[in-house]
Amino acid sequence: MIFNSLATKTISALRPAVRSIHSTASQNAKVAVLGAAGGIGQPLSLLCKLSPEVDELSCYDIVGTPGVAADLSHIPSKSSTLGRLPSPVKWPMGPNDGLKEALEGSDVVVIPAGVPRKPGMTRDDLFNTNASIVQTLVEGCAKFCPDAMIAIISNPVNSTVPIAAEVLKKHGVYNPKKLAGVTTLDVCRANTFVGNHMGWDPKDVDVTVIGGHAGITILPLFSRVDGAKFTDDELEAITVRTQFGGDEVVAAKAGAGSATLSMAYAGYLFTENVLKALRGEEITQCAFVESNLTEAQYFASPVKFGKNGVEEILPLGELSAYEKQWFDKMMPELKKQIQKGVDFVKK
Ligand SMILES: NC(=O)c1ccc[n+]([C@@H]2O[C@H](COP(=O)([O-])OP(=O)(O)OC[C@H]3O[C@@H](n4cnc5c(N)ncnc54)[C@H](O)[C@@H]3O)[C@@H](O)[C@H]2O)c1
Ligand SMILES: O=C(O)C[C@H](O)C(=O)O
Repeated sequence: MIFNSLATKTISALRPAVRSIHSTASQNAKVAVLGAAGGIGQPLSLLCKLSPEVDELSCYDIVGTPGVAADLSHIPSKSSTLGRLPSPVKWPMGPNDGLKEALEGSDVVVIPAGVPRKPGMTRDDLFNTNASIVQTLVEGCAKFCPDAMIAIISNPVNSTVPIAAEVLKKHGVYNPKKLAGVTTLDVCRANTFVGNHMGWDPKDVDVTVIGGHAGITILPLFSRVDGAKFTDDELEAITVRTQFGGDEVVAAKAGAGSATLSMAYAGYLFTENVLKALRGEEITQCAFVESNLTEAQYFASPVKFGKNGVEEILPLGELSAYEKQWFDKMMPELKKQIQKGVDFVKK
């Protein structure tokens, strides 16, 4: 009892600032984390294990998941924990019971599998390795949990989300309401930086961040933050810092990878919000989804989630003149990265 109430208190403290309208009865919710033994995967799995929204937690990786799952299973929260590795029989040549068992019955599949950046690399430099990892895992989703909401963390998100969509299309199970790239870390960073700048508690800030998830394709709309004040130089600095926040962590880690702890937190916020939405709450959060708001086929913006996943992509509204400049710079880059993902599967 004491431990359970501690876990509940911990989770309450972690709750995101989201616009939540109402809640309905709970259901049995299964979350699968693919890449669960990694730098993001382990703390993300821990946070999911603590979440009152999760009933079954499934940890899948090519290494280490029996240990991760055994460790997590001793935490006295309500969810059960499963750890699975690929079977010795190579996918897709034969059955892959590990991935099948990890995925079957999943409501949400979160994918942080893949290599992270080292200093000097762009996210696009990860494409050659991570594209096929995401392709293989999403093939598993198409086969074993075609109705699950798939949340892609693996970089480059601007290309891995289109890859996932094309794989699902090939299997005849693509549902744009059930696929999203996780851009929540950009929102977390923007909230933190504005909070620090204004002397506000960052958890009371909710910055809209649009575009994609790489450098100048990340566009925080600070003009919409009520009461926030910046000189032109300050606005430029905080915008660029949000766009290149990932590089700041990569440089500080000096070859040991990229953001893991803040990303695990962001991935947990996103996942818990999706679970609440699937249960009937109306949740609005930014996500990179198939979209007709702009010329880009996929675009991050505030999205209303509900019982069916993505229920509505909210209108973009007016950008400030400063934001419009960044938007115009972003579009060719974003469209190129999206096309690269589409072509990878199509060719
Ligand atoms: N979307 C974002 O905001 C965001 C933020 C941070 C990191 N990332 C990305 O997340 C990814 C993971 O980062 P990390 O720091 O956790 O890396 P990591 O190397 O610590 O962990 C990756 C894990 O993926 C596993 N993996 C590799 N191939 C796999 C496969 N075929 N099936 C299942 N698991 C597999 C590895 O065994 C490893 O445990 C990177 O691509 C990174 O760029 C995205
Ligand atoms: O910067 C990276 O490579 C990881 C991630 O996309 C981030 O924004 O921290």
